[in-house]
Amino acid sequence: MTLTTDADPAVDVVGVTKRYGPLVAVDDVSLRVAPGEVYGILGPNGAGKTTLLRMLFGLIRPDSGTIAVFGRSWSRDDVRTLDGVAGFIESPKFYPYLTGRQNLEGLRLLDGSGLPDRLEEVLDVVDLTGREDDKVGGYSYGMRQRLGVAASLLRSPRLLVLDEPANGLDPGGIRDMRALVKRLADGGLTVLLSSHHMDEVEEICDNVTIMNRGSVAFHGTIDDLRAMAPDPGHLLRTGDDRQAVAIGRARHPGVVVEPAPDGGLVATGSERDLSAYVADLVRAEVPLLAFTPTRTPLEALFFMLTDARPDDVRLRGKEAVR
Ligand SMILES: Nc1ncnc2c1ncn2[C@@H]1O[C@H](COP(=O)(O)OP(=O)(O)OP(=O)(O)O)[C@@H](O)[C@H]1O
Repeated sequence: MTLTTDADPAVDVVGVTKRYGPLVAVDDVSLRVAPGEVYGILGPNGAGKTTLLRMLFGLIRPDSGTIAVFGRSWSRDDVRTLDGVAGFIESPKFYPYLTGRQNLEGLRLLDGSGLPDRLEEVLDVVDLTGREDDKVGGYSYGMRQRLGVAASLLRSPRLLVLDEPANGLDPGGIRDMRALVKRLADGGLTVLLSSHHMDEVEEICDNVTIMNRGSVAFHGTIDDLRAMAPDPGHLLRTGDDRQAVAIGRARHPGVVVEPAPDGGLVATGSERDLSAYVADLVRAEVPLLAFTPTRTPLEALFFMLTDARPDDVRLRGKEAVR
């Protein structure tokens, strides 16, 4: 058995590789999650996020490299590696004909009656108080995801691992999930989550690893990412695109104006240069019909660092497991 100390990283992944035949699903990935932080693993579909989390949970073994959780590793400590760890891969699974409370009670029994009864407390944390006696079959997808978090919290974990917790949620559900992760992090819980949405990790994560085709495309803080982000692009609709382009080329070297794939123009430049350009269009009486951000600078960077495309975000209908 390995003794763990407070100085141990919550998660320490060193040079982990996993192959499926010729495909390298995870390619020499290293990352370190400090206790108390919210860490995001970001990447498009197929980047290797779930494979990495599966290895952390011991569901599959790496071909090479090591994963330690609070100083424990699968090779030395086997299932004790998961002491203090809870979470779910893909989506949590429940009995739909039982209530939320009955599902949680069942899981508590399965985990051993030694666990303290935190049922009411965890229901409150995930904002399901008042709905606990409804059948899970009638829950929205977001409520099920939150019940999954509640099930994890029953174990009083030190580390919560969530695989794309906002996947498949509507905007309200995404907001609720983000607020929940923030609350948990504020309470001192270490959270490792995966996502393929930059805006999901941007607000809540301290550090991120961006993965692409199994490899690490970026490691660092959100502030580091912001410093690398390109100027924001804006979709411009005018009554005279030809003149709008001509004005940009002649008088605004800091602004790039290009035809947008779906019609109109995309103008890219610093905020100050773009404002001056738009003011000039107005002065020249070019009819201005729309001026809207195409995507945030961080999203733009994400698309630059990975193979993701803005319309690439497909919702998975994968088999759910707890
Ligand atoms: N059991 C498996 N057998 C063969 N290939 C697999 C297996 N599991 C994953 N892969 C492949 O490994 C790559 C990484 O998949 P993974 O599910 O880890 O990606 P992901 O980043 O989680 O993407 P998604 O958001 O689509 O789940 C993909 O190309 C996937 O097809």
